[in-house]
Amino acid sequence: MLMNLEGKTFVIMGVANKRSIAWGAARALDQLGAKLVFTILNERFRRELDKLLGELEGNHDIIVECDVTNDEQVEASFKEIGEKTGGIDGVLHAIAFAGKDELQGGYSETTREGFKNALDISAYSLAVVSKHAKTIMNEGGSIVTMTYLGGERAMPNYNVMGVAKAALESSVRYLALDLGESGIRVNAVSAGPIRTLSSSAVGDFKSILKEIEERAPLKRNVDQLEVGNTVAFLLSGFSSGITGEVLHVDSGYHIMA
Ligand SMILES: CCCCCCc1ccc(Oc2ccc(Oc3cccc(O)n3)cc2)c(O)c1
Repeated sequence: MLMNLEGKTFVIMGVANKRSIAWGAARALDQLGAKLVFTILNERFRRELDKLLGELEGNHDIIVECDVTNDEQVEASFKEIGEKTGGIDGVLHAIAFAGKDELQGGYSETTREGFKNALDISAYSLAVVSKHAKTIMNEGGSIVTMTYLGGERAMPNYNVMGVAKAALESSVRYLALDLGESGIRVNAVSAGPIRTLSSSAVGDFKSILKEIEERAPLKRNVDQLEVGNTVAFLLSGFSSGITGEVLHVDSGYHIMA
């Protein structure tokens, strides 16, 4: 029998539109019967999400505004979610940002402000989200975040986002260590390149898609639903023995020289 997530509630942070990886995860989790709660950055994204929710089987009607650079908002949003759900079983953190100027050209040109902003939103936010999610997490809870190979190896143009992803992946290990005794697991999915609102901000993105098709073991790119299935696996009890891990869903590209 397939993973059954009926009776489970997950918070999905970071749906921008139908191309978002977070939306792929929402579709996968919805198909498995989970109850979903969404957080969005602001009202503009609420309208996008309202249009999409009709495509899902379940009635996912809790949408909370949460700007992860605002500590009070993170605390308030998880308090509100706890009150409205009675407790959650997991969180997908699919949030990152770096200035367009920092995502092309040389990394040595990165500004102090650009570095701080990228690390704040793309890496520190996982720690503050985990701190507040823990207070409403049911036994056996699971936190998943999204990363990319550019956090492990130097890839042209990815620049400060790669440094942020390195910090994010190390944060996954330290959060796994800290929250393990509370029965909460923390993992990352390292997805291959996928065309989303965000990928358009990374210089020379298109050539990477072509490189994967030509050289990756599976000779094809991955898609949002495929990545979403692995997110569902890590949020479910089927991954109960896995924590502090980075699972690559990238057609095998990362194994190559
Ligand atoms: C050279 C690497 C090419 C493959 C990049 C794959 C990828 C695509 C999208 C990723 O997510 C991002 C990328 C940039 C980003 O910053 C943005 C997004 C929109 C506008 C903007 O000004 N910055 C936020 C998330 C990401 O972390 C990784």
